[in-house]
Amino acid sequence: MSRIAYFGPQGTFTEQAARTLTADDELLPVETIPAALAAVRKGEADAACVPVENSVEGPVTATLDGLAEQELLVAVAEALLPVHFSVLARTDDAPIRTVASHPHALAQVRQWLEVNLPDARPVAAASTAAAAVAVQEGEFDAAVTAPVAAEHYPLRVLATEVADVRDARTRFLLLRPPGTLPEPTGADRTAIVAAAANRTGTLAELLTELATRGINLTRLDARPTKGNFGEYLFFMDFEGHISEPRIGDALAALRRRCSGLRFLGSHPRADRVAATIQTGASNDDFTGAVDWVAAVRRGELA
Ligand SMILES: O=C(O)C(=O)C[C@]1(C(=O)O)C=C[C@@H](O)C=C1
Repeated sequence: MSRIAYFGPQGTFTEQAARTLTADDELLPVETIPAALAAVRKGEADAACVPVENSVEGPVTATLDGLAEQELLVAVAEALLPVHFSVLARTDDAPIRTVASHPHALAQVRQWLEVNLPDARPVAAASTAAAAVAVQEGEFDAAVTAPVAAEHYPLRVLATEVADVRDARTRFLLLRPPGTLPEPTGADRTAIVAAAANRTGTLAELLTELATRGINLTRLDARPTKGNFGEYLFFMDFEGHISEPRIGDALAALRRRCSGLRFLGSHPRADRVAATIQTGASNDDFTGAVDWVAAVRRGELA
C-alpha cells in the first residue's frame, strides 16, 4: 500500500482527484501544495496529488514553482475533474459578511457572489476545505467548497452547482520521485520545464522544435526564475510519450538549446484524446529516417 500526500484537508477537490488516481492507498491530507511535494521528497509519502491547471483560472502556480525547484518529481498520472461549487455556512442564521475559499475557487464564482452575496467580502483561504474548517471555527461566515465538503463538515448548504463558467475543469497530477515511467498508450502527455537564454527569439526556437516535428502543445506557462528580473522558466505540456521516437527527438533538440531542462513526466491523458500525428511526423517516419541515414553511412544507399 502506498502513502499518497494530497492537498487537503479532507473534502478538497484534490482529495476527490486522489481517490480517482489511487486504489487502496493511504491518503494523507496536508495543508499546502509545497507540503505535499515536500512529503514525497522527505520520503514521508510515496506520491503527491496536487492541482496543476484550471480551465477558467489557468495554472496553479504553487505546483509549477514546486516542480521547478528542489529534487525532481515526475508526473505518472493525471485526473480531470468537473468543477462546480457548494456554498456552506454555519447552522446559525448569522448574516454572511465574509466568504472564504481558495483563490482559484473565488475566481470561478465571482459573478455568482456579486449577484447572490453582494455584501459578503471574499477572503482567500489555503484551500476550499480549509475555508470550510474556518467557517466551522467561526473565523468566516461562508465557504465556497467542493460538493463533498458538505459530507465532512457540519455546515448548512446555502447553494449547490455554483459556477460562473459551465463545464469548468481542473487537472490534477500524481507525482513521484523519478523511476519507472508509465507505458505509452497513444493518448499521452509529456511535461517539461525549460530555462533558456534571455535573447531575441529563444521561445520561438523552442516552440519550433516541437512544431517542426508535428508535436501539439497542450499548455504553455511562464514563471519568473525569481533571479534576474525579466527571466522566465517555460512550462510546456505536449502530446506524446518520451518513449516515442518523435518525442525523444524533440526532447534531445530542446536539451541542446536550453540552459536547463527538466523532464516532468510522460503519462496517459485523463481525457484519452489520442495524439494528432501530421504527415511525415509519425514514429515510423522518424525511425525510418534514422535507418535511412544509417544505411547511407554504411555505404548501402546512394
Ligand atoms: O481547494 C481545493 O479544493 C483544491 O483542490 C484546489 C483547487 C485549485 O487549486 O484550483 C482545485 C480545484 C478548484 O478549481 C479550486 C481549488
